[in-house]
Amino acid sequence: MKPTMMTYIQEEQAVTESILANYPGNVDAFALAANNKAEWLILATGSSINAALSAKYYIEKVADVRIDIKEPFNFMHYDKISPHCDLVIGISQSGQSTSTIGALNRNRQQTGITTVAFTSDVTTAISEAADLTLDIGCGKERVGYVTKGFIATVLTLMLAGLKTAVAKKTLTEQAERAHLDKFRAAAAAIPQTIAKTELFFEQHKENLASAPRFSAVGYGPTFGTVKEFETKFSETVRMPSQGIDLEAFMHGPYLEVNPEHRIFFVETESPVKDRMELLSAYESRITNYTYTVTLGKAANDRTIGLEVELDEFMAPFIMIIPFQILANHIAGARGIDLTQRIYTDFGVAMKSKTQPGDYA
Ligand SMILES: O=P(O)(O)OC[C@H]1O[C@](O)(CO)[C@@H](O)[C@@H]1O
Repeated sequence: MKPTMMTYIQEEQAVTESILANYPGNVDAFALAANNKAEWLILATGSSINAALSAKYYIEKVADVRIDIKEPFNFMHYDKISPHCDLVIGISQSGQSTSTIGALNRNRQQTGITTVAFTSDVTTAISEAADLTLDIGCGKERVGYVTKGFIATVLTLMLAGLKTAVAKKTLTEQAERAHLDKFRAAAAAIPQTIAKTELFFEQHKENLASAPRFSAVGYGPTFGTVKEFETKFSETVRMPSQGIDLEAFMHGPYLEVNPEHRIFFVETESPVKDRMELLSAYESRITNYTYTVTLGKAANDRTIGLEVELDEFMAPFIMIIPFQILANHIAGARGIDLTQRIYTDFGVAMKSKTQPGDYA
């Protein structure tokens, strides 16, 4: 049987538990390379840039660094390199995205800044463009609509930040243990997250399958989550889908909301949570199809309540899972057979990958 998105979503608990079991060995070399570096630049595209956005605020907070995240194609052709940048990270799950490899090469040609690659296959072309390569620990993923690779990238980045923090002494070993316990508890909660999302989908199947337009609103660390919602829904559901920052929603996009719009609000405990609640209440007057994904308890049947104790900085580790499942299920309910790949020559035609993907 061909693996599907659900095959890999079902593997997410085992994959993340194995990444946690391999800590700190899997990120030791990174912490050594990053120890005295304060201004990091991350280059990645698609799900990999969304993973970087998801891990950014956690790493900045624990390791006391500043992280810029850029699309590698623009970096290759347009960006000025910051004179303050002292560490460049390229992330490519496949290791084959030409823009990410090209951006690392530009950096190597024009600066002496240390480069680190994060990939699921350390034998691919990206390794040649980096001084150090880290394995994100998810193994092969033979479905292009990546799921376990995304969550593995987020977790490995966060753990790289955690180990760096301990090495730099911006975090105590006691705090490190507490963070690891939180990650372990969240990994253990993956089966219940899947079950809750399945129940939610059954309750809202018709309304989700008939949607003409989806938005997901997040803030701070979950901006990466809603951007990955956008990538995953575009790839699979193939209807207009936008992941947007809470405040950005209020400056133009609110005007497109109509009674048919489906809007997901991604809620974490945060000083800006009230602002999200206010927006959710406002939009619920315009469309009946407002939904919430929260780390807390579900207050109604339009909410997926994960009931996982993570702070808002760690939250992106797990909050993408409902959207991964919904992407698969809504696509199926719309009659899209995701095992039938489309535009299979695209990566080669556009030279966006070094070679055709090894898909099932
Ligand atoms: O992380 P990678 O392998 O560089 O891929 C980036 C993006 O490119 C795609 O493979 C599409 O070409 C996406 O599925 C993926 O998110």
